[in-house]
Amino acid sequence: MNKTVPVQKNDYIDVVFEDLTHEGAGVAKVDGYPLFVPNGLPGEKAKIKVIKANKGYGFGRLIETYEESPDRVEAPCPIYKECGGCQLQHLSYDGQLKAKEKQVRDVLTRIGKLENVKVHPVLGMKDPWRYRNKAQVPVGEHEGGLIGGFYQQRTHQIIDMKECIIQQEKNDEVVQAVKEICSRYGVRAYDEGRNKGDLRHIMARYGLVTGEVMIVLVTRTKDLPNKNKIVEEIISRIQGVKSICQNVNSKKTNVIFGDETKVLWGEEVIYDFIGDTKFAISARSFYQVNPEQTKVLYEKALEYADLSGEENVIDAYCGIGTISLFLARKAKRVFGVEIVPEAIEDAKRNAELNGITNAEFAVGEAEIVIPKWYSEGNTADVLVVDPPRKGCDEALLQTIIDMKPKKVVYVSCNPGTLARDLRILEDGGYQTVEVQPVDMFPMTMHVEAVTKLELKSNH
Ligand SMILES: C[S@@+](CC[C@H](N)C(=O)[O-])C[C@H]1O[C@@H](n2cnc3c(N)ncnc32)[C@H](O)[C@@H]1O
Repeated sequence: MNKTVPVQKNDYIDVVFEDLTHEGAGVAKVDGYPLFVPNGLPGEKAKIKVIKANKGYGFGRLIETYEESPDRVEAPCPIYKECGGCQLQHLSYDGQLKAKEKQVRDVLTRIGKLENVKVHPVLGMKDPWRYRNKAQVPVGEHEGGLIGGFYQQRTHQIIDMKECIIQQEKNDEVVQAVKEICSRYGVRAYDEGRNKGDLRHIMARYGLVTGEVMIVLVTRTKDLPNKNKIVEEIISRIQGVKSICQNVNSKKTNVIFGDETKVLWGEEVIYDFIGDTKFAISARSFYQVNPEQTKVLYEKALEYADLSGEENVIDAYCGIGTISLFLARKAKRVFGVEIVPEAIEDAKRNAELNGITNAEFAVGEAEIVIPKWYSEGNTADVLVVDPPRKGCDEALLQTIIDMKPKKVVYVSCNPGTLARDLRILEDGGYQTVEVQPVDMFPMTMHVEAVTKLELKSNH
């Protein structure tokens, strides 16, 4: 046996799980050597089989649980194990919230080297099911008909799915109907290997407050057999449809959307409300997937910004201007920056829709536009960032450090990159005051958090 690796492939060993990985697997240690085991929960004693023993860590399969965690529950979804979209259905909701809080604390200490930061308990949902307002399902074929649902874990095999219990029921209805209608009109599923076929993905988005539905058919080419008949049948069969779009993605890629989107029927946007603010959302724009918790998240961001009405605010990574418009009601001026041009068109329209005249929006990369503003003499009193999972670009962080806004509010969907960026901002003169995780993605390991930073008085 290798000296540094205390286990070998195919060993059966007894372990106690100590933790969860960021993918939701149980972590057990043998002489300090970590083994990652799907379905294991902290505190559980179990027999596992080692299935891979790398140099620094290994993987195992759960064989038998001797002592179950009091937080273990039966996963209600019948396809939970094959799907992989959720990772935590076997953990009670309370257990999920605690695990997420621990994840945030751990990375802030380990990656951010931030001791003693105030991390509040995660703000969870009363009912953590059926919350997603957007479904994006890959399309395949089985016995001559279209199927659609999810890729079986670690494969390119599409498994058909009738319902997803974290989706709004409307989205399930839309996906089922579109699959059936397209099948009947001879639409073929995209065949990745041979680069043939028509339909790659079905996207359904549902406005929770307005009940409006957008459907996007992502196709390999501009052609879609019986397009008009398909559209007619969708409109007559599904209530609430306000927009049907076609997006063309001819590339061999696992990125869902291509660059070209056209409206096949109806409007180019649907509308929804968060609180009292109305939003127009187009096919390619980012819009938070859990509208109920989005309100909680934005209200916390607004509270941390602590505006008096006199401040100039920059909202970096602003999407369709959601946070910007929440802030604009309490600020002097808000400047939003976002890379997707359609999202900025939506943001401008959204400002107008809500009668907000003190918000301006610019298309571009935050790490280019904001340094340019700064070099032209424009600064902010409060700066909000809400970057994608990879976190903020270093050039943007450096500009924040140079610009010295009194407060920074960091909205993050990835605690790891949040911790990395907080360290840079701390070294540049900011103090991390408090962190509020908000559960935007129940049943999954994803964690969202809002962080308040203040400029230290000696900077
Ligand atoms: C997590 S979303 C947040 C959007 C918005 N704040 C919200 O809550 O709806 C991140 C946004 O950043 C945009 N984005 C990604 N990279 C960017 C960059 N380098 N500069 C500006 N925006 C970017 C994405 O298109 C997306 O809209």
